[in-house]
Amino acid sequence: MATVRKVPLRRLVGLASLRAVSTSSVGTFPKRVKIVEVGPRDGLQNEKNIIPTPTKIKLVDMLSETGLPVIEVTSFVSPKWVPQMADHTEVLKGIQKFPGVNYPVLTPNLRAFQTAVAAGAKEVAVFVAASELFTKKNVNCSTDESFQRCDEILKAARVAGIPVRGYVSCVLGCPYEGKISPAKVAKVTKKIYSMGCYEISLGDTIGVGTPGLMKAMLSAVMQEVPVSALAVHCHDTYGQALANTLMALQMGVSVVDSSVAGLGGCPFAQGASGNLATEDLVYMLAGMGIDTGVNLQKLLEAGAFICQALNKKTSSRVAQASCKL
Ligand SMILES: CC(C)(COP(=O)([O-])OP(=O)([O-])OC[C@H]1O[C@@H](n2cnc3c(N)ncnc32)[C@H](O)[C@@H]1OP(=O)([O-])[O-])[C@@H](O)C(=O)NCCC(=O)NCCSC(=O)C[C@@](C)(O)CC(=O)[O-]
Repeated sequence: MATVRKVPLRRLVGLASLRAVSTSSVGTFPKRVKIVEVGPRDGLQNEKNIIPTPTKIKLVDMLSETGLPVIEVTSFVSPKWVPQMADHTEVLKGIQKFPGVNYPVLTPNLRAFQTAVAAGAKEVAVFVAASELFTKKNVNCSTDESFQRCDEILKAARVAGIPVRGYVSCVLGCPYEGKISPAKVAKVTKKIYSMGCYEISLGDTIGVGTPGLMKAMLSAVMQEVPVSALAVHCHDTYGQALANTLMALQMGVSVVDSSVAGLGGCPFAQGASGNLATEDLVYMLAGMGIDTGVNLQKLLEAGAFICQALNKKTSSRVAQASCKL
């Protein structure tokens, strides 16, 4: 296992430069960014070998120690479709619930919502895509049917007083349809927002976007949905995730999804690699003087733990560098 040496954040990011680059001198960046950690769900769903439930629980507990405000714990999808998430109930019940931390879970249909609530979920996430073909591969139905499923969940959630987050996938490209127009993303995002999701995460599911595409897409979406209700969710297939996220921050987005150690990928999106690594995001934001409330050292330890458990190398550049320091 790569040992995580205790290197103070002050040394890692160089606090002097942090102070010199104030938010006012770099543009319209938000003062505080909310990070939504998706590692235990998006990060692990694509792993081929079944990970023991206690390992998943320990990962969430270690992430809870870092100060992350939101940790997406698991998904209540069909075990036939995603066997890795079959222990969703045990994981959700087994984790420590830290005060002030939200633990949403992914729910594809009403049955999933009901099972999740019975298991103690206090927040759920629904997902649609800006691509008809991806929707068919991912949830085996048309876009209209997937909206219908979301609507059923949103109605039940309203009655139960459960907040619902929404995802829109393929916002910068689709593995099956190729280019996706910003207008189409805006239309889908507006629809799911008006159905009642309090926040919409815009997913570059296969990590093909560039900052230029991100700017064009967000410009269209922001005409329809307030930027305060938007998040970005960038995969790093082409090494653009951090740059794309920076563009989104500059445009006023202040909620970012990321995954510890850069784990992740969608089993139904060919060629998709992991998410933006949370360690790299925290490092960048700390260096810009933007507050996240996350302890980088503890995050590195959580990343080292899960990489050892999976017997794989971290995709976080910050984690790789901090081991060499
Ligand atoms: C939506 C379904 C369930 C439809 O699956 P289906 O096969 O079309 O559904 P069905 O209604 O015909 O049911 C088939 C079987 O599944 C059962 N079933 C039905 N519902 C459930 C349930 N909730 N939990 C457990 N079992 C369920 C149902 O009871 C039945 O069992 P059988 O009669 O064959 O024994 C399936 O397609 C599915 O689970 N898909 C999820 C796929 C998935 O997890 N994809 C990855 C998500 S990541 C993502 O989308 C992108 C994101 C969010 O990360 C952001 C980004 O990066 O862009």
